[in-house]
Amino acid sequence: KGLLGKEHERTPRITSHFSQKERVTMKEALKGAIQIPTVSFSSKELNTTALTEFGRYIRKVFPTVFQTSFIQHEVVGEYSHLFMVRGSDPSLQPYMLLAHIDVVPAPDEGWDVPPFSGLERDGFIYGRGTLDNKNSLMAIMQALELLLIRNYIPRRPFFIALGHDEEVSGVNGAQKISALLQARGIQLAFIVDEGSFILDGFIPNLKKPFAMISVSEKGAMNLMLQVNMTPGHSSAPPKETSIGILSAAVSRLEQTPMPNMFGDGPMKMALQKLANEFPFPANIILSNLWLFRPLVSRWMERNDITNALVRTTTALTMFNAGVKVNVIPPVAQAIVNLRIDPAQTVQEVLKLAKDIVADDRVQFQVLDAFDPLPVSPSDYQALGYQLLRQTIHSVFPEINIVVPGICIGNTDSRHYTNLTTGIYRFNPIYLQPQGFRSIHGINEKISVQAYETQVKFIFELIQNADADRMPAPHLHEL
Ligand SMILES: CCCCCCCCCCCCCCCCCC(=O)N[C@@H](Cc1ccccc1)C(=O)O
Ligand SMILES: [Zn+2]
Ligand SMILES: [Zn+2]
Repeated sequence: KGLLGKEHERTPRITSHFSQKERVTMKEALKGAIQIPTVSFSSKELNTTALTEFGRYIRKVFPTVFQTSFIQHEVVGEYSHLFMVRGSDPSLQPYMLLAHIDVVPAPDEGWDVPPFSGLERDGFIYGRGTLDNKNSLMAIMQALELLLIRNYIPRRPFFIALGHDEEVSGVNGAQKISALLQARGIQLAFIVDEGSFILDGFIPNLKKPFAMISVSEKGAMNLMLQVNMTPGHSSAPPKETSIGILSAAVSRLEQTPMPNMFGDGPMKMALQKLANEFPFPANIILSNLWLFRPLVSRWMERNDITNALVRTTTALTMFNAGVKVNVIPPVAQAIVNLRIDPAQTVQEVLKLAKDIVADDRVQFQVLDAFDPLPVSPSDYQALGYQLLRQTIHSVFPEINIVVPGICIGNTDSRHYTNLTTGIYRFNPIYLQPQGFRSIHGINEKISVQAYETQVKFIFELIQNADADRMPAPHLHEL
């Protein structure tokens, strides 16, 4: 039986026009969210006071969402939030929108305004979380609030999952929500999460921005390398110390990149779709990857971001050794953070790392690891991908290229592979290389206009998901 007994009842489409008062309210709501320092320092050190306050805050700024009879809200893992919007046609498979509440730490140094001030300067709202990922969280909730105020009744059921510990693995938030939904027998048509953008200026010679929807994300491994030696007096040192042996080992890892895997995956499809946007001769080269694949794979290595799209990356992130200035150190330890290319596995990368180090005195311990995520479909039958593509074309009419890609970081969506094969990572925001560096960096900011457009995007996406038919292919893509 449908919602309120009105099975399959349709509410008319609502235009995404927001009044001046609504626009002010929505930007002020985002600023308020930024001002709550929901910082995850480590998996054991979260700002639980701020997380509790955030729960109160969303109740205050989105009252209609919390008061609507066909929306069920529950708190999961103490601080995460799950909303179930029942929808008027329960025969339709639900989908889910994801975002996270927590942010990485932000010391004041280097910021033009304090990172938790949410101050507006020159049309931009500054602060930790403005791109990662309170913008998405607030835009999803805001769009739903505005639709409900306009008496919109969604037809297709959907969930909103707001994790509280994404920045430290998502084990207590996303993972618990996923288990809960699985226990209830829920299967989802698709999921939309953070992880990619409308990319602008990332590829030399490509002047036009394009939207990249990430259909997979890299795996990861934190690998500890350790060398133990007999301690002694530094006045008569041995030829090699634990520090020297370990330094040489990690240096070999850094200097020996993992193999370039550019081949048949989503990145090849992305470059083929982008080919016509490049000037001669790049357009010809990219249209003929059967011939120029080696050339293109080397070209992708030329900057750090495109390099990360074609291989497993190796980052030396921690190094600890030594107890006193005149003691030969007994132990040296280093941690290497590897992001695993979708064409490889944890086991393959571990073997490669051991072969590169090639020194039995170095012990390896895998601290944590997971394989790359499966590639979600991006064909004409893939509902989630097509709805995103359709919504991108309507909200950003100037964007005529939408390509599938991979996410080089990790997101909460990786905890939901048990619920769907369609996981799409896309933030409807223009991102330039400088903006990319601000994520986890300094002066993270979003323009007021970009945030309003993000709200509009979700407002449209929810309505597009309620349409009768699959979205039609776009002219440029035929
Ligand atoms: C055809 C060429 C295209 C050029 C592409 C340029 C791509 C640039 C887009 C960059 C978007 C990156 C967004 C990353 C989101 C990652 C979120 C994040 O930071 N996750 C953490 C989470 C984590 C995971 C596991 C343990 C602890 C934390 C991460 O470290 O990955
Ligand atoms: Zn994030
Ligand atoms: Zn992050």
